[in-house]
Amino acid sequence: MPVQPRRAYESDAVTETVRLSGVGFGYAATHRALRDVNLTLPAGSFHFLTGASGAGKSTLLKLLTLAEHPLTGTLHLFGEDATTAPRRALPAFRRRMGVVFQDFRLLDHLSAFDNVALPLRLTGGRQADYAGDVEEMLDWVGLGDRMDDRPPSFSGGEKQRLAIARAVVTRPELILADEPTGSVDAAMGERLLKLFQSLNRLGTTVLIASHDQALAERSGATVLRLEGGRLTGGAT
Ligand SMILES: Nc1ncnc2c1ncn2[C@@H]1O[C@H](COP(=O)(O)OP(=O)(O)OP(=O)(O)O)[C@@H](O)[C@H]1O
Repeated sequence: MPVQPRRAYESDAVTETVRLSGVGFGYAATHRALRDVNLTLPAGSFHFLTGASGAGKSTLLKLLTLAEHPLTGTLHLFGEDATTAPRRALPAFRRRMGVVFQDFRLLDHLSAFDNVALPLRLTGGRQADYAGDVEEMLDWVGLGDRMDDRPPSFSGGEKQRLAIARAVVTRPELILADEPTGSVDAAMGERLLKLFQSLNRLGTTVLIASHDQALAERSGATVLRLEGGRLTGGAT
């Protein structure tokens, strides 16, 4: 496995990467996308979040990435209350996560190399220091020969693999991935699962939202299930 996570939680004794207590959320006043969700992700754990389309998986990930704010309840990240944190504190939480978005969010005008390098560049890294990591991640997801190409020339599965490389290259403490194997074939799905498993073995906390119940069960991860915005199975 090419990358080593920072494992910052070991030094500051954070044992829970995520804790949701009584979390509710709705996009409209009359509709609740999440209801009374209680969930703890211990540091170094690996969970799959399953559930039918519309069950609330992406919404839960949006709360964890701080793109949305709970209407009720509290969210702790890395041992700190993110619900009451001031807006200016949010980027510091986000820098500790790697996120694979369902719609990839790649930058079309940048090469594959520069897309993956971007989060390292934004935190002040020098290309000479990170180029090897970027190339290794692109090799790992099978895009080592596409480094100079731009996302518009990629297939859906290739874009997905590029988005995964970008999410993990910073060695985040927490990886949140929304349907990260939704656009790849079964063999690549297994390979990407191995990547997440390898990162998890090195100490990274991983949460993957997926329709793929069979992949979730094969993964050896704890499988959580959302139904109509409620966690119905596997919650800790
Ligand atoms: N931006 C939005 N505005 C209004 N309602 C929304 C919005 N996003 C999601 N919803 C609604 O919230 C509920 C949960 O949606 P969510 O996208 O979290 O489900 P999901 O389990 O991720 O589904 P899928 O597997 O299809 O991606 C659904 O009823 C959905 O229609």
